Amino acid sequence: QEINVEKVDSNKLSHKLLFNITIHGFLLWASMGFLMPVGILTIRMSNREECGRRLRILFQVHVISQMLAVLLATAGAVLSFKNFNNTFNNNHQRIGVALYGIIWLQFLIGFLRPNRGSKGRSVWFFAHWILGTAVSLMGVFSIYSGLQAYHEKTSRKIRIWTSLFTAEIVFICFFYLFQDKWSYIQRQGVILGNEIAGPTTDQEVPPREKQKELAMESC
Ligand code: HEM
Ligand code: HEM
Repeated sequence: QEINVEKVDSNKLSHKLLFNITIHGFLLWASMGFLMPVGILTIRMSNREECGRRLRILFQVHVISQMLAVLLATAGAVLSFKNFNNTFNNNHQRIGVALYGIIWLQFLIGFLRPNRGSKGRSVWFFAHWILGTAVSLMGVFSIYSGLQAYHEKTSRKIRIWTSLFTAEIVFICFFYLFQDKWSYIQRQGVILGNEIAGPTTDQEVPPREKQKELAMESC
């Protein structure tokens, strides 16, 4: 019977509900579809960084962007609890509620980190990395399913939004993979041991630079 009520309602969505759905969508897209992935890309830029000023800045950008992401997601959550039906009878709603909780957990875990070099740090990093990555992936899924729910409720076209979002995600994924390969790409033109990795043979790596690079990796 509840489903019938929803169907009847969906034919004449109130202005207010439509407005709230739109705000909900924008808040969560900005949060989990933009700030969160960008925050992850920034902290990943620090993977090869010396422990200096740049590292501190990248860390701060990570923390600030994730704080904003959690803030916007929380605003979107409050708005949806207040204005939507709270039946949690479809995947978008159920996964969405789980995500609201998990991002807060992840946020707290971020603050509870042991120092680098201490015993618990690896375990912490593993937990923070896997939860953060999973939350972001589920966020991407929720944005697609949210757009679908929007389409079902309003019968409006969503193709422009799904295309835009897909373009954004493709770009982010490319950058994510590129980060892992960047230093490898740079090294293609230099000689590693006896192996000739590039067409030119006269570009020896100065020993000091090589030492610096090794130091960076262990930092
Ligand atoms: C990571 C992103 C998102 C999360 C975590 C999320 C979460 C949720 C939750 C928990 C609900 C149920 C609220 C309640 O009944 O109290 C909901 C409903 C809804 N959301 Fe989202 N949402 C997200 C993105 C979006 C986007 C991008 C749109 C697009 C406009 C959207 C459209 C909707 C609609 C139309 C409903 C009502 C659905 C229904 O009654 O079946 N959501 N969302
Ligand atoms: C919901 C919010 C957050 C998400 C989704 C998130 C996600 C992530 C992810 C996925 C990584 C691993 C990146 C990689 O692949 O190398 C990471 C690293 C990190 N995060 Fe977060 N994070 C969040 C909040 C925080 C907060 C609040 C802090 C600190 C107060 C924090 C501190 C760190 C640090 C220090 C690292 C780097 C660890 C290392 O390389 O040793 N994060 N974060």
